[in-house]
Amino acid sequence: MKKLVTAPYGLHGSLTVPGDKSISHRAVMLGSISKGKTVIHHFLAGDDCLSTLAAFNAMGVKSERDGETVIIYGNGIDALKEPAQPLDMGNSGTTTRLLMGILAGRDFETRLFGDASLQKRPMKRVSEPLSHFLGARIELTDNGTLPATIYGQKLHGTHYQMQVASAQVKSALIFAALQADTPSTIIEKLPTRNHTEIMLNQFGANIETAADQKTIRVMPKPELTGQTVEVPGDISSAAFFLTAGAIVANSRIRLERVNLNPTRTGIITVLQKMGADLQIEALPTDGEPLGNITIATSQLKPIEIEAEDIPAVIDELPLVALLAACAAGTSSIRGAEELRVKETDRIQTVVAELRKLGVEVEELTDGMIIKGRSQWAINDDQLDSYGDHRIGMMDAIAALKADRPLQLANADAVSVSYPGFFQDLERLLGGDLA
Ligand SMILES: O=C(O)C1=C[C@@H](OP(=O)(O)O)[C@@H](O)[C@H](O)C1
Ligand SMILES: C=C(OP(=O)(O)O)C(=O)O
Repeated sequence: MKKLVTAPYGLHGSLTVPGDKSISHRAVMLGSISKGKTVIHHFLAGDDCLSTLAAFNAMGVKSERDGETVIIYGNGIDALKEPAQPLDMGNSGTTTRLLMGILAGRDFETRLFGDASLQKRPMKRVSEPLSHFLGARIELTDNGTLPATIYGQKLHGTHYQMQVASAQVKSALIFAALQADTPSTIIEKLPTRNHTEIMLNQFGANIETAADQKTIRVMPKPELTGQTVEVPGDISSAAFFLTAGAIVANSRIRLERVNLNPTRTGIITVLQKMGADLQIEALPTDGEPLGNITIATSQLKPIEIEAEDIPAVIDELPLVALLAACAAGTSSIRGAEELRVKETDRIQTVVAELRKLGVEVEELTDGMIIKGRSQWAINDDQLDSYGDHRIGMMDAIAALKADRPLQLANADAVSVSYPGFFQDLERLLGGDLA
């Protein structure tokens, strides 16, 4: 049980948030299937990305890690070897789903398993299109979950219209399409994060995205060469402090070198629409867009979030609910049924935690309706992450506004995406005015 603190004097100071989780995963994967040396700076050494690194090590890829710097010695995709043991995906949906796309076209068999939460998450969304459209062979449990066995096959190019708005499914399809005999076209339901496409092109592939931002053309069998990757700060981690800065009285925080890829900046759009006091300073970069964001205590207006808004803010929706709980009026989140299949059912867990804080919130099948107010009447001091990193960190930010210290069960879960979260929070609580 971790004691959560309040913030009567606000939060102040500057912070460089950890490296982006999605980009760190992809840097390890691309380094491992390319030829030559890949150097990754500001790698996120969270549990999920370490699961990805360990999986490739088990397939014969040599790497070295010194804190946030990782060097991968790649020998190309054909040099991956059958692992001696089943691969442990830990808590990471991204590792599992993207690996399925890579392994579908290898000439060996692999078994994947995960922790109790991951073994409940849906995997047919990846195995079915890979099997029916590209010729893969993947076995799941009768419930469509892990453990999975992937029997590597010769793959064929395809034209596939996606049924779910998911960057993980899209990326798995792209990885399989790279190994096919002819080009493929993948059409997204809604545009989702495009880190796979951007990074693959940096490593030498030919992936074209049409002007609609949804139609992706993949040319197979590229020569991929190792690169240097500067991982920008994770906007999904910055979002906890953007929220804290907006809702906690007397705060002013600057988050430095945050990734501003437009497929990820939904939380900034939300904060702007809610009337937050926020400034962005774009920074020069050779890679993904990046900048410093400053936020100060704000009077927030309510917001309505709909299906097409969701992909760019998917992992920040617990925080959008928290912002809404502090806004002057009623907010709604709809079209967010994907939240039900994350590390926890995040509609259920967010509703449960907000109700403990005394927030009036109605659960919908695809989202929630939240009545905001300036002061909550807390009715349960025991918050719980339920083993979900993003719920635990949302709880810690919410607790800053409480009238007394609260408790958090299963606080360790934060190490999945932000191992230094509580230390960074402490720094901002004791920080000088930025
Ligand atoms: O591709 C990625 O790196 C991710 C995609 C999203 O999942 P979905 O593809 O399931 O929406 C997101 O929720 C996850 O945290 C990371
Ligand atoms: C959903 C998440 O990750 P993953 O799907 O990789 O487990 C997340 O980080 O919020």
